[in-house]
Amino acid sequence: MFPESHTGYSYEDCRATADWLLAQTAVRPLVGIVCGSGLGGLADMLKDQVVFNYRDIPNFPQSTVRGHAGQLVFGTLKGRPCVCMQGRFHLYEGYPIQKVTLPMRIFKLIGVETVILTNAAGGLNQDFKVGDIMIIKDHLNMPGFAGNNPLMGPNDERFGVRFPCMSDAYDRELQQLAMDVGTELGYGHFLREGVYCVLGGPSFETIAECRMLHKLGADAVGMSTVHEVIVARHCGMRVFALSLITNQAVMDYDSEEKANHEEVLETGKQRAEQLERLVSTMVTRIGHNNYS
Ligand SMILES: O=P(O)(O)O[C@@H]1C[C@H](O)[C@@H](CO)O1
Ligand SMILES: Nc1nc2[nH]cnc2c(=O)[nH]1
Repeated sequence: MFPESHTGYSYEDCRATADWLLAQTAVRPLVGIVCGSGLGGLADMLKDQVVFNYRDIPNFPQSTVRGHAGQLVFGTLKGRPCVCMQGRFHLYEGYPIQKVTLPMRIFKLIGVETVILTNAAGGLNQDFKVGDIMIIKDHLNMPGFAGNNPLMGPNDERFGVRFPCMSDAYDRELQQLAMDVGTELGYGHFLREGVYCVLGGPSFETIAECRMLHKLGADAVGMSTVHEVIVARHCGMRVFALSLITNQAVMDYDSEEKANHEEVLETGKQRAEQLERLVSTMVTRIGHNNYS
């Protein structure tokens, strides 16, 4: 079985965490950002910060992975109120999937309307290069195929419907906005779009697995994001996600390449500035409520 599966937090637990946060800060964020491995610098862009260590937030899990600081940062990004997870949770850390995705429900209950998720991923598409930024247009949920979906268990209609649609998971207007902003900033040569595949990790893929995932239609492979997207969509938030291609997935038995977390963090450092500018410019142009 999966760790403590079906022991999700109740609506009241989530409400209590959200109310605790709202009582400590006057910031009322409309945009929630999740920083991927090595991409925590996004949170440093926020002005007038109110910072919470995950260990101090009721019900919150702890970050255990290098490159995930473990702080929830409230503030403004070019005048727009935002909240940023500087560090996320992964299945391989041993957390049940409902705990991995808990912050999405907290986002919803504090008033977030749009979620921007980032991750580090291995490139399967042979046209991709290390340092490319891939706008996620769709996903393959491998743990979901095995029955590990964050919505397993009783459904609370106060969050969303029993059977949420996922064919529109990634907001098309926001994908277009990212393309437009990226092009304006001169990032066109490293901006891509594609399908992200999530696996449980923590081991990186074998050569045969990479070949299989590529044949199945995945352009990039990683260990996060999809679970958060499912929960965010279930409770009606608008979602945009991108992958930084931090390494090329090894597809060839003659290759000497070996995936490793150091390379992942290093590529994050090298692209941090552009990624931050892309996301912050997008945030200034996102409309709310009527999705203008
Ligand atoms: O949180 P993300 O998806 O960015 O982290 C990726 C997947 C693993 O946690 C780690 C592997 O280097 O990076
Ligand atoms: N599963 C997986 N996750 C990653 N995160 C960053 N690079 C990779 C990769 O190659 N595979």
